[in-house]
Amino acid sequence: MGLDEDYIEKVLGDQGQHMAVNYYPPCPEPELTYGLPRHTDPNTITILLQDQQVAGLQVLHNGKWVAVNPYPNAFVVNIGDQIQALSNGNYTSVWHRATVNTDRERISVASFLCPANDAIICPAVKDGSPAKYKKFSYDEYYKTFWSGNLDKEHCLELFKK
Ligand SMILES: O=C(O)CCC(=O)C(=O)O
Ligand SMILES: [Fe+2]
Repeated sequence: MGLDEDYIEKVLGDQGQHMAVNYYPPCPEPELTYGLPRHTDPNTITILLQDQQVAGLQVLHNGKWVAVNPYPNAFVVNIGDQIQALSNGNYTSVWHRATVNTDRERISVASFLCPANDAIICPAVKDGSPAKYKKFSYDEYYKTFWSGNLDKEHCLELFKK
């Protein structure tokens, strides 16, 4: 992104790390529901440990849902909304969802790296190109994110200039 090495660290402030352990029980009619409906992650970066035996994560790529199958000894790293905002849309926060299975349970462990609540996020544009998003605090973003319809609209759309 052409920024100073410590730019992002300074902007994010005193970062937090939240963890979620997702348990998806077997579902008799998996085609009728999702373990997690489609969403983007509101934070900066998510490090995801997938169940090594059971697949379920899918990402939206070029308009199609693509399975991200478990890979031995590897984490999945997702770019979240704050990196999309900071990079002025150059890095995109991917739509993703989790499916369920008829006869197998699945577990995933997500570690969400988050800016400080009072961090002020705005696009870091160096070359004079126009910023696509407004300036906002992470606290404001997070509240907006959870007050909306997670699976309908990309929350960053609400912060467009
Ligand atoms: O279970 C998964 O593979 C995805 C979990 C996820 O997207 C999340 O916790 O935000
Ligand atoms: Fe997620």
